[in-house]
Amino acid sequence: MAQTGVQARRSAVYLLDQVIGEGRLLSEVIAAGALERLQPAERATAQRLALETLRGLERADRLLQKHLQKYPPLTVRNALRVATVELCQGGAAHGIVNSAVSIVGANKRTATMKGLVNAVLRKVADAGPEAWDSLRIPRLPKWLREPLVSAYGGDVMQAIEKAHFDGAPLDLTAKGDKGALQRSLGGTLLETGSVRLEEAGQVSMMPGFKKGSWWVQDAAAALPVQILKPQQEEAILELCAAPGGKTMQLAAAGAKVRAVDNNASRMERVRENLKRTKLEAELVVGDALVETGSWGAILLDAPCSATGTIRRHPDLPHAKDGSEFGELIHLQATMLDHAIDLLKPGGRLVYCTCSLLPDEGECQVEDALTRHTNVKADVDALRIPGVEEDWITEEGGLRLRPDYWADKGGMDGFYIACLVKA
Ligand SMILES: C[S@@+](CC[C@H](N)C(=O)[O-])C[C@H]1O[C@@H](n2cnc3c(N)ncnc32)[C@H](O)[C@@H]1O
Repeated sequence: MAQTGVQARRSAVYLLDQVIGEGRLLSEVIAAGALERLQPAERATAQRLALETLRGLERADRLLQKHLQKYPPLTVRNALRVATVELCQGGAAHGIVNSAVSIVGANKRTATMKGLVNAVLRKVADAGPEAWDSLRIPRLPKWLREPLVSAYGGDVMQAIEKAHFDGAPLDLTAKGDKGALQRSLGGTLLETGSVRLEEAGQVSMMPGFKKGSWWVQDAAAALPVQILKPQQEEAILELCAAPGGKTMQLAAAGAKVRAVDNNASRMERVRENLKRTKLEAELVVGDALVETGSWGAILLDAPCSATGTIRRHPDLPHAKDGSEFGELIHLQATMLDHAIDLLKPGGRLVYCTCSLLPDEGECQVEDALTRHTNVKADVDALRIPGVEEDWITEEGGLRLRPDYWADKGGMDGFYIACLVKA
């Protein structure tokens, strides 16, 4: 048991080293096999510890800096951070401190710091748990915080950071009857149709998963397809489809979907998801920008900064620095232009991004409406159950933020607009 704790904690430290030191996303590090040698329970613990440490990193550093005269190497710092977060969440000091000492001691380059780690963590164990709640809610790094403060103001920024710190519940989309899904799993049936679970175990072990009766999808991410309103047998072009949450929604509504994504391994996940849920779609591994044809309905879920998903992916602000965003913004505009060109007269296009940055949402649509005078924003399409009127933006899109539904567990940040060709 004690050994299990050390292995999971060592892996959590490795994950943090990769995110903070190498700028890699947790999903990439895990997909590359970082946790392969662990048992399922250890794997889950390692991931949970890494996520919780990333959420509470600023608080952990504030507590630790009182006891450190200079910064130790990153691995030692990360071992201290993981242990500090665990201690402040009420973990038993003995096992946590011993694990951190053992992790640092096992590496030749850091073994001399065992004594320091032990001494610092004993002090954190004494005073840290009481001080934890009085520390401020961790802030986003400056490169991301500044544009968001100018978009939403300081108070909203703090509410968003609170939502990031609180993490996210598990939202499910039902393949069929959502009321029946809520009755079988418990939780809450949200007004927008998702089933929300506060406490969930291993997803693949939950009733109905293997049968394909539902899939995991944040409540905000489920709205673009509802706004597109797919019809039975309707031909729909879905651009940027992987891993397939929206493909499944479209197919479950009876639409004939052509789902395009240029990432073959992510597209494999769409294939697996469709197989599990016994749904069908035409899958195309290819560039959205070379798609041709003339469509009455298109969904474009463009690649973006993913800054709307920080509640579930707290690694993002630590792994990224915003330097890739300019290129993404340019790609989004090119994709939006191409999707508009593929629309039939009278056709509708839903454009969305899981981003909090207006440059990837409001500004993209405002600029596209200026470039394409034959296209209008359809504001009425956004008015679906559960959507509040003041979420609708000036240019005619929908801005969703993590601080919305604060009393119900929040939602991902998203931007959605429905454009109709004259
Ligand atoms: C936001 S994700 C899509 C999420 C997906 N719609 C869902 O609901 O599960 C963006 C996707 O765009 C894909 N992508 C990026 N550039 C592309 C391109 N030029 N052509 C097609 N797909 C692209 C990425 O591989 C990624 O899977």
